[in-house]
Amino acid sequence: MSDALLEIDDLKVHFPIKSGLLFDRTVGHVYAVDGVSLKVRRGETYGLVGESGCGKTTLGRGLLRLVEPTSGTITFDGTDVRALQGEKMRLFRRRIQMVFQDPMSSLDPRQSVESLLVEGLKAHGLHKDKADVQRRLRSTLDSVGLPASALNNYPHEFSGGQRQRIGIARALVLGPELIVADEPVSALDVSIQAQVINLLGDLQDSLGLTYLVIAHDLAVVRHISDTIGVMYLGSLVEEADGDQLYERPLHPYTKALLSAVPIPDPQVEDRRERILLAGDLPSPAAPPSGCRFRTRCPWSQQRCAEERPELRVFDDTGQRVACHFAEEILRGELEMHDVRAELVRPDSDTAPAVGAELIQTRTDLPAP
Ligand SMILES: Nc1ncnc2c1ncn2[C@@H]1O[C@H](COP(=O)(O)OP(=O)(O)OP(=O)(O)O)[C@@H](O)[C@H]1O
Repeated sequence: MSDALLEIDDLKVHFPIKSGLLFDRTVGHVYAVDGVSLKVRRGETYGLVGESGCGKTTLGRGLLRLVEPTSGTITFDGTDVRALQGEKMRLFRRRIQMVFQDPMSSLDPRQSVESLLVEGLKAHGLHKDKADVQRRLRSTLDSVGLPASALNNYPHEFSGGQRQRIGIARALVLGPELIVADEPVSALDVSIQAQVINLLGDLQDSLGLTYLVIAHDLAVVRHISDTIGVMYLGSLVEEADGDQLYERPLHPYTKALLSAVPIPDPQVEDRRERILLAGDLPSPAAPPSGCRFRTRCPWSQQRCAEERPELRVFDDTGQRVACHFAEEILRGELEMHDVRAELVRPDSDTAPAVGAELIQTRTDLPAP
């Protein structure tokens, strides 16, 4: 039997762009998720990172079918999720729960904690036995470190960290196996972030949970992820065991993301090369041809515009990368070039990509 609890194969979520008086004409598509394949093993934490707008949230929503995927397969515990309907779909939804970024906007301020937690139970017909409901609510609150008295309070009466505990309790009350946590700590003070991350770790140990943690910040997923996937403009560009990704990032985009994460050792920090990545992603409605990252990549070559790189296994570490030139870049055989100079060549017949002028390759920068 596969050790994957969740397996996604070539998943695409494309949103139509409508025009016309009645918005009845499709004039294009937003390629929010454009062919992602990944596996989340039972009991592991899979961290999915990438800039805002790269499709992370859509991927999370797509696998729960909160948005309907355009194509591809989703297999959960051996079941084809896209074929589920009616009661089977309802039962599936109990097994995967989401934790959202901003607990204040995901929790209805007019509902008490009790009513927020019971809501999920009601949706699954688990609210009829009152004594059982009370037992469930109390033990769930206890597991997230909140007292039973919190049941009578309202979201605004709690701090940000406590509200996120309520958000986690809401997901847990249904006894899920997989939790999709979308930016679970990015709305919290840094001092509180560690507490919530530790809580997620403790819950994973005690309940045997599997996590898909979505974040824009590599620093957040670093300490909790067994596997990290890096997304760029709707695609997975690199995937590796947590430590491996930090020790040997292969994809230029991962290198750029890691440049923003400080290294605690000042000697390493001083010596390391930085790739500054600034500006916006190109529009997911008009992604560049070939490699999606090529318009911001200081190593891009002609082939990158012509051929979209597959996510391929790089070596026996299992690390996967979608870059034609990962080997050459690793061996230092490719010259870096200034992306701006490349894109504004007078004979260039393509417009510069949004934000492309902002990438610079620098080695002389102070630590952030
Ligand atoms: N319902 C929708 N209709 C049309 N476009 C959408 C829809 N939902 C998301 N998008 C677009 O899809 C792209 C990916 O969005 P998504 O929210 O998945 O990215 P993200 O990486 O999670 O970013 P963020 O961290 O800001 O949420 C964006 O360009 C977004 O505008």
